Amino acid sequence: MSTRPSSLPPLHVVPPPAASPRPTKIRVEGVRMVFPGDGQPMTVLNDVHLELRAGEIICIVGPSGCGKSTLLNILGGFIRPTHGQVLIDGAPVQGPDPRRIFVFQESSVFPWLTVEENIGFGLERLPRAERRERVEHYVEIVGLQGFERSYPHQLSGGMKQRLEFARALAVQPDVLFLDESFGALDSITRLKMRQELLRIWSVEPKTIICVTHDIDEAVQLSDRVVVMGARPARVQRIVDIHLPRPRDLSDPRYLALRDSILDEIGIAHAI
Ligand SMILES: Nc1ncnc2c1ncn2[C@@H]1O[C@H](COP(=O)(O)OP(=O)(O)OP(=O)(O)O)[C@@H](O)[C@H]1O
Repeated sequence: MSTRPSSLPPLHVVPPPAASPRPTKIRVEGVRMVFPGDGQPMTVLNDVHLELRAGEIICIVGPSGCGKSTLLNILGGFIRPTHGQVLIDGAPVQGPDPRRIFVFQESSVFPWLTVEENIGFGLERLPRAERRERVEHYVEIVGLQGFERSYPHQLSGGMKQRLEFARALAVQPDVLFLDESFGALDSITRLKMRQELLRIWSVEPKTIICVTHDIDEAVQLSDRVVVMGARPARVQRIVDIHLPRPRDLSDPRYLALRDSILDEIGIAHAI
């Protein structure tokens, strides 16, 4: 089964972010996170400061267990930091908000609902006609035309992931959080999904914040890569990726940026 119907628009070439300075969307101010731990409290994040701009794609990378998902959950309002605060559009984050949506792995779609029912799930408050229109729009945005009445088990992994995106986008959030969202996909589908994400972003730009273990993915997707240090983590370095999109993965500048991030987190890239 094809994961990319030929009717999809081509991947747009988006100018590098330096061409258009963007306003601040999310400000992380001195965030510290201490979990109770087993007997002894565990400091996971310490004095994290960060400024994320509207409409940019940011990937957060760092050693396993350094607190990347914890930071994402704090940004999304699911966890309150022990100290410090997060401001979105200038207002402190007090909890989850439908304007800020997590995109999960493809396995989190509802298996008992069809594609269109999955996408329409969060839209009950809308009048019927508007809801149908919204569902149709996002079926088209993610290229699932012809599969509206299919159930998730009838879709490929990449299609299920696109359904997950459609479900998240249908509530029209302004921020998307991706926590290893492509982690369950095979490597070819993963590559395609990165292109899909960029295509969707070029049609409907959102502020996108991803946590990933995949440095290639981070460099391919991001306007900036945030490198976290070891636990208790703080921001170790922010790498600007001033490369035009779509990115040539064999471009020496791309490879140099990737290798410098690998160096930063202490992973040898030459074997
Ligand atoms: N709710 C919690 N209560 C106690 N400890 C927690 C909680 N959530 C996370 N931790 C701990 O915080 C640390 C950081 O976890 P987190 O999942 O944020 O790291 P990560 O960088 O995303 O890890 P990975 O790269 O392996 O996915 C881990 O040691 C984890 O066990």
